[in-house]
Amino acid sequence: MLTQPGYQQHLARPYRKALLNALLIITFFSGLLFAWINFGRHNYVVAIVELFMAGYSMALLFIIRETQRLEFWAMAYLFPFFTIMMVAMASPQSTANIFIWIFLIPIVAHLLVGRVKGLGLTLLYIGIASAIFFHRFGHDPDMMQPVILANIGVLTLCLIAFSHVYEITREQTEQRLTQQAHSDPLTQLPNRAHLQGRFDLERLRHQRQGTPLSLVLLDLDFFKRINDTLGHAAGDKALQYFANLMRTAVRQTDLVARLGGEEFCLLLPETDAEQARLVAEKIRHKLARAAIDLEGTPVTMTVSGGIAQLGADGDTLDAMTRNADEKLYEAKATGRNRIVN
Ligand SMILES: Nc1nc2c(ncn2[C@@H]2O[C@H](COP(=O)(O)OP(=O)(O)OP(=O)(O)O)[C@@H](O)[C@H]2O)c(=O)[nH]1
Repeated sequence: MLTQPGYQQHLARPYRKALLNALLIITFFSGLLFAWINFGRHNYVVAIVELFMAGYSMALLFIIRETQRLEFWAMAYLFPFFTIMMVAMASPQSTANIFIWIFLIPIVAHLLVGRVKGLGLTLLYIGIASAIFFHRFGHDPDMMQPVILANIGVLTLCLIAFSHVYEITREQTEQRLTQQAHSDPLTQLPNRAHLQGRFDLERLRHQRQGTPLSLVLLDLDFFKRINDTLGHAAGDKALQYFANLMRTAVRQTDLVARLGGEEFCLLLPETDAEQARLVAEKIRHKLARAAIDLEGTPVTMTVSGGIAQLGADGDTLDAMTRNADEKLYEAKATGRNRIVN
């Protein structure tokens, strides 16, 4: 769930919105400035287009405050912005200096719409700008000097490469940090924050399709003894063993989470309380059947569990967890190594 491109878009949204906001303000004021300069130079077509861009930027500033379609509006800004840049470059009244603006293209495109669309836009507009440059100055020996072309070409390539690599690294870092924030470092299982997100999604599915949803709380029995007799490292190893055992015992569509300490939770979509009990019993049997080696000592662990079903035992994660916890307490109080439904 955390690696989908849509989720990545969602993550990048706040910083892209802030960036687009800043660019729109800059575009508004620079549009006015350049329109004033170009009117003064009787370059009326470019001046009017720049005035239009200033007005358009102001309108976009209001639109992006509320929009959920940030990428669409980023594109709606970039296409006319880059196109006007091309018009200005093609204008016979503009000098060669204007081509320095192409250095902005890879940076702005990558930062606003990500590495794939950003690279596409960059290649498209730098290609057009190059064609305009050679069309206008191809016959000018002063401009066609190899050192000038090499400087512009290498700098442009560097900026494309840096922008692209930066965006890849940023995406990967963002993904890693999100994964860390949603998982438990010891067992690599999803944590409570992840469980809440998944529960909200499964509850919507339950409301739309009427499929049952169950939750099982599992708590290792007398776990403190393992820590006390064999040490904390052995305790950690036991927790990792149990996490793996649960992971392999459930369906891929189920979620196993660590809530803290030696307490774990299974979220089982399309499963009623009775079916959830069978899953929990399978885990309980599997754990009690085999001893694991902890610091050279064979240890057999047992687990107790409580079950709650959405609807009958509450409509929120908190309510279901509370109910499952009461049944777990009952399992502990009545001898442990059992599941209470
Ligand atoms: N090694 C290790 N121990 C942990 C971790 N988190 C919690 N614990 C330990 O888990 C133990 C939980 O003890 P209790 O709550 O008394 O539970 P218990 O001994 O399992 O007893 P019952 O649940 O009543 O069967 C404590 O000793 C905690 O220090 C962890 O990440 N690693």
